[in-house]
Amino acid sequence: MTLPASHPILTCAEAKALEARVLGGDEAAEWRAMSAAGAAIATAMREDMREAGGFPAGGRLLVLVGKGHNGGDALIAARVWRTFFPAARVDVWFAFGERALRPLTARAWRELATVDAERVRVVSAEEWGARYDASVDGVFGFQFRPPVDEATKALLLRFNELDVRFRAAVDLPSADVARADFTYATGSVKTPVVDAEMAGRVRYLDLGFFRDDVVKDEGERALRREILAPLARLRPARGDKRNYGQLIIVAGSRSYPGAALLATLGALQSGVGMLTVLVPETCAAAFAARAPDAMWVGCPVTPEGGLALDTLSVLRERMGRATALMVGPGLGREKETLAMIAEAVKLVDMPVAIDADALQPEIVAAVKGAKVLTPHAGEFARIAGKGADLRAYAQAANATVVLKGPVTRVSSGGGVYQSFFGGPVLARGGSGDVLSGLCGGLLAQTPDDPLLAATRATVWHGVAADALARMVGHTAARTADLPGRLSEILRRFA
Ligand SMILES: NC(=O)C1=CN([C@@H]2O[C@H](COP(=O)(O)OP(=O)(O)OC[C@H]3O[C@@H](n4cnc5c(N)ncnc54)[C@H](O)[C@@H]3O)[C@@H](O)[C@H]2O)[C@@H](O)CC1
Ligand SMILES: Nc1ncnc2c1ncn2[C@@H]1O[C@H](COP(=O)(O)OP(=O)(O)O)[C@@H](O)[C@H]1O
Repeated sequence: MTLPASHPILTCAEAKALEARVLGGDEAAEWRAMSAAGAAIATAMREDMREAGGFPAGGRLLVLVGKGHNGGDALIAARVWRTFFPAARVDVWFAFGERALRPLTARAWRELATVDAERVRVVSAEEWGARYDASVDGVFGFQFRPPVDEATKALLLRFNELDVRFRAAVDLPSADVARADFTYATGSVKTPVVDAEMAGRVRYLDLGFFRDDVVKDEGERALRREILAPLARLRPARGDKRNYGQLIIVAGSRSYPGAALLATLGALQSGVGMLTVLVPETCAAAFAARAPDAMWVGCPVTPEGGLALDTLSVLRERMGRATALMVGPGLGREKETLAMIAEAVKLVDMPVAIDADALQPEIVAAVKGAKVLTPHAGEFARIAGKGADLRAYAQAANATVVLKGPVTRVSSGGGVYQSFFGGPVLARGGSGDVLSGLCGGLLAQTPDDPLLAATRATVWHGVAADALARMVGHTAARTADLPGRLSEILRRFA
C-alpha cells in the first residue's frame, strides 16, 4: 500500500512546537520562513484570484496587520504582490499601531514601505476605502488567545462590510470574526481553520517544515497535490492497454442518462487501459458518438426505464479481465435495478466503487472484497446512519469512504485525509459523477490500493475544478467541461 502524499493537520500547540523545532528560535531562519510564507501567499493569491477575474493593473490591496508574525507574512505578501502588479496601490492598516510590531514584522514593514512610498500608505480605519480589489488579513494568527477586545472586534466587523472582491487571510481568519474567501495555512494546516466558518476555502502552503515526516495511516492529514506526480511520468515503451486495468461501469437510466456519460468522461481521462460501460440500450448508440473510446454495451431496461435484472447476464459476459467495477451514477432507485446491482457486486471478484443511488446499506454489505464508496452527506447518512463518524464507519464497513463536501474527507479506517482542492464551481449537478468515474478508473489501475485510488481521485478532481474555475469563473461553468481539465494539470509536474 502506498500511503497518500499528505502532511499532518496540527493543533495550534503542535504547530507552535513544530515551528520551534524547525526554526530553533533562530531569527535568520524565522525571517527566511516568513519570507517564504509571504511569497507563497502572494503567489497563491494571484492564482486563486483568477477565479474572480484577476487583479487589475492599478488595483487596490488592503493589508490588515497585527503585532505578530501573521502580520509580517501579510506585509511580505504585499511586497511580493507589488512585484507582480507594480501599479497596485497598497493600504496598510495597523490594528495596534506601528510601534507595537514585533521585530521581524517591523522589518517586513520597512521593506514594504521603502519600495514605493507613493503607492504604499498607512491608513486608519476611518481612511479605509469603500472598495478594494483584494485584502490580506494578518491581524491574528494561530497564537491568538480569545477573547478579542471589543474595539478591535468592532473594526473587524466593519472590515467585513467593505466591498472587497477577494479576501485572503493568513493562517486563520482573525479572531474568527474577519471574513475570508481563502485562508492560507502557512507551513501546516492548524485544526481550528478546518471548521472555521469565516475561513472560506483553505489552502495549505507547504514550507518544507515536514521534511522528516513519515506518512502513517493515522490522524487527520492534509492531502498534497504531489499525490498526482506519478501520473505525469512517462509510461514504459512496451506497455499494453492490459497493463493499465479494465474498468466496468454500470450506470444510467431513462431519467438520468447524463450521469453515466459524465462518469465515463471522468473514467476515460484516468489513464485506465480499457473501459466498458453498461447503460440502458436506448442510450448506447448516442453515447458511443460522444465518447467512442469507451466500449458501450446496451442493456435491457424495465418499463420505468431503469436497468433490468437481465443486465447481470451482460455483466457476466463482459467481466472477463476487468480489474474494477464501478456502479451507481444515474441508476435511479427502482427496486429491480437496485436488486440487480446487489447481485452484480456479489458476482464479481474485483474491487468495487459505489456511488449515488447504489449507495444503499444492502448493496454496500453485499460486496465481498475491497470497496470504495463516494457518498455526499445525504448518502452517507443513508448508508451509515445520521451523525455517523467517517473513520469509525469506514473501519466497520471495511471500506474506503470518500465523504464529499466543500472539504472532502477520505478514510479507510486509519487516517482521515482531507482535500482542500476544488471549490464552489463543483456545486452543480454531475460533478460527483465525474469524480466516481475518475475514482473507478484509478481503482482499476491500482486495485490493491483503494485508499490511493480514492485520495488521488479526490485531489485530481479538486485540482481540475480549480483549473476550470480559473478559466471561466464560478457561475457560467459546466460540469461537462471538468473532465477536459484533468490532463493539463498533470503537465505541471515537470
Ligand atoms: N446529468 C445527470 O444525469 C445527473 C444525474 N444525477 C443523478 O441523480 C441521481 C440523484 O442524485 P442526488 O445526489 O441528486 O440524490 P438526492 O438529491 O436524491 O440525494 C439523496 C439524499 O441526500 C440529500 N442530499 C443531497 N445532496 C446533499 C448534500 N450535498 N448534503 C447533504 N444532503 C444531501 C438529499 O436531500 C436526499 O435526501 C443520482 O443517480 C445521480 O447520479 C446527478 O448527479 C446530477 C446530474
Ligand atoms: N462548495 C463546494 N466546494 C467544493 N466542492 C464542492 C462544493 N459543493 C460540491 N462540491 C463537490 O462536488 C461534488 C458533488 O457531488 P454530488 O453531491 O454527488 O453531486 P452530483 O450527484 O450532482 O454530482 C463532490 O465532489 C463535492 O465534494
